[in-house]
Amino acid sequence: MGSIEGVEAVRLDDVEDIVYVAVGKNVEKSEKLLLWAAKNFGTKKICVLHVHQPENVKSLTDKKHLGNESIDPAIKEFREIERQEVHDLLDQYVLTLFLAGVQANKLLVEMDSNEKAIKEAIAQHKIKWLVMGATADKYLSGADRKHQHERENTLPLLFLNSNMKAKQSEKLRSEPVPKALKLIDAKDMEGIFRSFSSHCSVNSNPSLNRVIARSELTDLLFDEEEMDEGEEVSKTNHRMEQVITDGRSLRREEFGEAEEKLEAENNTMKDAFGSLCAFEMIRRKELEELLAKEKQEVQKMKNQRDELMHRLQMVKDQNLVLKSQLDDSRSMVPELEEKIVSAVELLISFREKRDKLKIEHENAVRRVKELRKFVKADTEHLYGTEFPTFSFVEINEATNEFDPSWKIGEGRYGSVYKGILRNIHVAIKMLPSYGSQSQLEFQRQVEILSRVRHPNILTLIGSCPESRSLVYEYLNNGSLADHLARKDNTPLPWQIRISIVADLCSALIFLQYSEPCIIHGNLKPSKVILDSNFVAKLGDLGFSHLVPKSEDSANNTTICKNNANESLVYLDPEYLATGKLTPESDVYSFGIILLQLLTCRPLLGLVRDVKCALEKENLTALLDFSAGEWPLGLTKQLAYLALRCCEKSWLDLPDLVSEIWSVLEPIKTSCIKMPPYLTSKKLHRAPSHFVCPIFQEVMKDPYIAADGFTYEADAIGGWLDSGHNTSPMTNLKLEHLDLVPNYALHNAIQEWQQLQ
Ligand SMILES: Nc1ncnc2c1ncn2[C@@H]1O[C@H](COP(=O)(O)OP(=O)(O)OP(=O)(O)O)[C@@H](O)[C@H]1O
Repeated sequence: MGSIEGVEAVRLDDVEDIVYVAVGKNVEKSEKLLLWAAKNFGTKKICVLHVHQPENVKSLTDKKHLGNESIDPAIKEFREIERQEVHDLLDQYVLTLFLAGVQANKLLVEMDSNEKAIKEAIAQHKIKWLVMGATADKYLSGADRKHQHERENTLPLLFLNSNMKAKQSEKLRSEPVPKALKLIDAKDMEGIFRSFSSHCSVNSNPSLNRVIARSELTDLLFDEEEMDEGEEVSKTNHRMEQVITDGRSLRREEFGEAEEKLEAENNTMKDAFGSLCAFEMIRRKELEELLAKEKQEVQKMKNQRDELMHRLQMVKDQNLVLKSQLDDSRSMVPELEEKIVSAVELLISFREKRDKLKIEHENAVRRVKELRKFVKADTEHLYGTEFPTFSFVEINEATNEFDPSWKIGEGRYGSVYKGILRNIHVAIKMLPSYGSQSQLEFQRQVEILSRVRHPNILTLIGSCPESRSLVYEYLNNGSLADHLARKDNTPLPWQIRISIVADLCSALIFLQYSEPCIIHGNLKPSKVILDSNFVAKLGDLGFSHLVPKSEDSANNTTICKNNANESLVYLDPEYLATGKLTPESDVYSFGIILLQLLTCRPLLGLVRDVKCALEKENLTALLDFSAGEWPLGLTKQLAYLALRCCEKSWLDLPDLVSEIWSVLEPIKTSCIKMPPYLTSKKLHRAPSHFVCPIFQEVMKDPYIAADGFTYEADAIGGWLDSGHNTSPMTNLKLEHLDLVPNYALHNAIQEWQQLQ
């Protein structure tokens, strides 16, 4: 029974390179043997061969009647442990060889006989080289025990090689085999083991068998000749002893040297090991540092990865949001496409409209340009012509040398004459002397005033700088002051009064909204002149520019003497207090005139009286019923407006357009449409186109001039005969001077006169 384990299958060409070294459990001795083998067979591989022969195995194998299965498991386990210990021991030997720089392996043979084990190992592994140590002699006879110590220190006992070429190997040649040793080959070994086997069969005592086997083996090793068994044994033993003794003495020296060398090598190796350790420590430190760096890098990369993962998550979230938005957008696409289509259609239509408007705009611009050119030419023609100035001789002639009977008014700023100037009826106002104002300044102001044209403003026809007089169109119905004073004893009906107030309001709005704003500053009934149709025209504008303040003050004194209270009542108290004229000053005067038209009462205390009447709901007590049956609601409304015009605080003043004109204008319109409201023939208006623009009288013999206007034949004839080639109405040059009778108008006037 037995087993061989521990080596791999050996190739035939390898067996020559492997040296098997039989070792025991004595570590010190075995290592010496191994190192010796390593030294002497350095080029070969070494296989550590050990025969494991546990006692318990032997006892167990004696009990052949017992099967393996009945072996106590504890013993089995013990054997395993024992086997493991042997393996550990062999590993230690292998490590020793490895440290000595020799490639090594192990071969464990578990068997109850050393010899048998070696024999089987040789056969099985085709061992060519075998080194056995002195331990093999421990089984020698007692006679030899005196040499035991010597033998124990003796190293290799046996070399085995069947290859003669190998015997000639370099190693062996360099280190010749000691005399004590013998080279034997496999054939020799066969003989040895045969003999060994026969001895085994003779004596069953294992110890003795070993001794015999060992002796036999030794004999065979050292003598090849055939001998008788008895002699042979003793001779062989003797010779063996001799050889061993010689060999051991020889080896003692060699191994002494080897030990020294080994010691030196050991020291060298220790130093190398020390430096290797130091190197390894440094390397380990470096590796640790490297590892720490790597760890940092890894941590950094982990952080980056986490960051990237976080970003990735964000991007994924955004992606989801965007996807949902995209889906929403996609769902909106058709709707938007429809909208785009309709928008495009709308755009096309707008473009068409735009192109159309562009064309219209261009046409309009062209037309405006043409009109501007025309207006410019017209204006140039109108104003380019010198504003008519009359000589004093002409004024003198026109007024029949200032005939007192032709004087129609006398005021603070001079007298007013009616006259005929260049065959036109005119009113000539003679202003006081120039004083501090120059003639040039007077002319400039007059020219400015002459450009103010409005249906309810008296037209300034020309001036006479020499006599410092102004020439106005003449209106034949006198002033509002004349009517309020009932100079002709015919009271104005309430409708005409409202119409006059509306005309006056219209004129004030025009002046206030002119650029620059024009302030009358002297508004009172005597400045409101009525034409034949009772259309009111405001006269005498801009007196503040024409009359120097010094003269104004001087004349104020005069007025105060003559007609102080009456004149001052129309003036704005603010103006009287500060001497500063404002548009509100005219509004105040307008309010007083309105109250006067409603009541026809003395001016002093009029405002207070009307206020009281309104408070007492007794306005009718103050109304002038000579004007007819006032519509009370309207009258009350007008009275309130008039009082607001007279308020001291400007903030309370009513707005001329939105608050006064908006009330008066519709009433005026309705009054005109009313059936003849004038009972008096005298007040019955003739249609305005029946009246000659020059004579301001109903025409008897109407003629049409080149300007398209119809004039009384004598009036236009006299105009043209006096050298004029311009229109009396437009002041434009007449295309021709021919006159055509207006028969239709003539017949109409006659019919109207018959009805009167
Ligand atoms: N263009 C005119 N046509 C007809 N009559 C006129 C004309 N201008 C003035 N009058 C008459 O002459 C009168 C006197 O006018 P004037 O402006 O001088 O009077 P006034 O108001 O008293 O003067 P003042 O402002 O200098 O005090 C008027 O009341 C009016 O009857």
